[in-house]
Amino acid sequence: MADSRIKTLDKHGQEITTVGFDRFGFDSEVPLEGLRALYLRPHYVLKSDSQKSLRDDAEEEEHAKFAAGNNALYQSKSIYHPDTNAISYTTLTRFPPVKLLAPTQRKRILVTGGAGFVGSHLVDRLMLLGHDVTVLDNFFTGSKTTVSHWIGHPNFEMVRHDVVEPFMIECDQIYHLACPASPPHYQYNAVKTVKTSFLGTLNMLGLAKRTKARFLITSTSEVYGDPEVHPQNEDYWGHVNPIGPRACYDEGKRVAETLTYGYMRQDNVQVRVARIFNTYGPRMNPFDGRVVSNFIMQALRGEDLTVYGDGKQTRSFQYIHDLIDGLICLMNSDETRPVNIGNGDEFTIGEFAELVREIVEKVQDEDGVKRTRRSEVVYKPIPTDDPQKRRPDTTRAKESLKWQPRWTVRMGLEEMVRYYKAKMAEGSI
Ligand SMILES: O=C(O)[C@H]1O[C@H](OP(=O)(O)OP(=O)(O)OC[C@H]2O[C@@H](n3ccc(=O)[nH]c3=O)[C@H](O)[C@@H]2O)[C@H](O)[C@@H](O)[C@@H]1O
Repeated sequence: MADSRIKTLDKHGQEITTVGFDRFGFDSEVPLEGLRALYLRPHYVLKSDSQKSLRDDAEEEEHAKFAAGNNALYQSKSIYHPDTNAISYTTLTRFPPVKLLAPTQRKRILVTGGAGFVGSHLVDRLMLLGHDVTVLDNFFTGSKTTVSHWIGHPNFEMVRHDVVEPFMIECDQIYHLACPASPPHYQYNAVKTVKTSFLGTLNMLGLAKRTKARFLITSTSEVYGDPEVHPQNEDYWGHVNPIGPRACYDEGKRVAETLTYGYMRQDNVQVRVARIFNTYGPRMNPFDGRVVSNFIMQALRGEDLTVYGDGKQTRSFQYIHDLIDGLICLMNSDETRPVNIGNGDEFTIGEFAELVREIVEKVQDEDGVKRTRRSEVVYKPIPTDDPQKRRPDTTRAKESLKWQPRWTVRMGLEEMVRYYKAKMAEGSI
């Protein structure tokens, strides 16, 4: 069951109770509570003293009570044993309810990178909507645990596969997300990142051509480089250093876009191109080095918040559910031009550090957590070619998709802080 204390308001003060919407003949609406239950579920921790005194059958009884919790939409039966720092899993007894779609409405959907941060949220949504979902992932930066709650479900399949090798499957839609996305990760093996962007996209476009599946690629705001136009609209060609440390990712995504439009013009592949701006939310790897995960983890641990450079560079942060709404909408729309998907609320990184600290402290106060010390903001060297400003112009998404972000940064951050806190309590961070 999701945490009933959480009430999510949009920027007009209206409560958000659902995500998604019925648009372009594709209904993507699901209740927020059911979705949230997949990532903010209560974690069952056996206390060390109760662990000693419980016999096996008593332990089972405790699990049964837990699993039958009031209004439980979904319960995993993972038990954390603090004494031995071990976690035991048993077979899931009940999957979250998914929509029953008529065969004509039900799509076979391939999600590459489906075990990653964005991919797993897309998979949750598509599964709840009743589609057949196949996840392709090499688990380089993704993790099986992000979608493990669907393993065994008849509508779900997970394949360990690297998109740089060809892959054959029959499908109706392909969401091509596979690629490391955090700067430390994509720079860790720059050649592999370029290969993933180029060969991976080539292979998936080849698959789309053969199956006549519609193909959506998640490109990035990084195609605009360190922009000279602000905010960035889709007609801006960008300002990218082709030989810098970020080039493997931004040039990789640029050539992936080139390939995508090549297949559209030459082979009539139906393509969609999303340029995603900085996105955050639950399941973002806490150690992936991006600013939101770094600041939240630092504040939760009472460590200092590391601002790179003078902190005057800007970013605009979008919550994961808004992104997923935008991706699904784009896939099912007729828009073939690139579309920026992002939130226009822009912050300097310095301001953002203060905001994250404030929100972490608010959640800690609500939960009665005593802080040992207050995190300070400290300054570190700025990475090479770090873009100085970034904000999406989302006019095209508004006009063409009727899509606009709904989540405020405050609401999104609160939820993400609760997620990390739960993972820390569980012992998995
Ligand atoms: O989302 C996007 O549009 C693209 O850009 C981001 O790259 P970046 O904006 O550099 O993301 P972060 O690594 O989160 O950094 C944001 C800013 O915070 C700064 N930062 C980062 C980490 C930190 O601990 N402290 C800090 O000040 C960085 O120097 C940078 O100026 C993402 O990493 C890419 O996946 C994505 O494609």
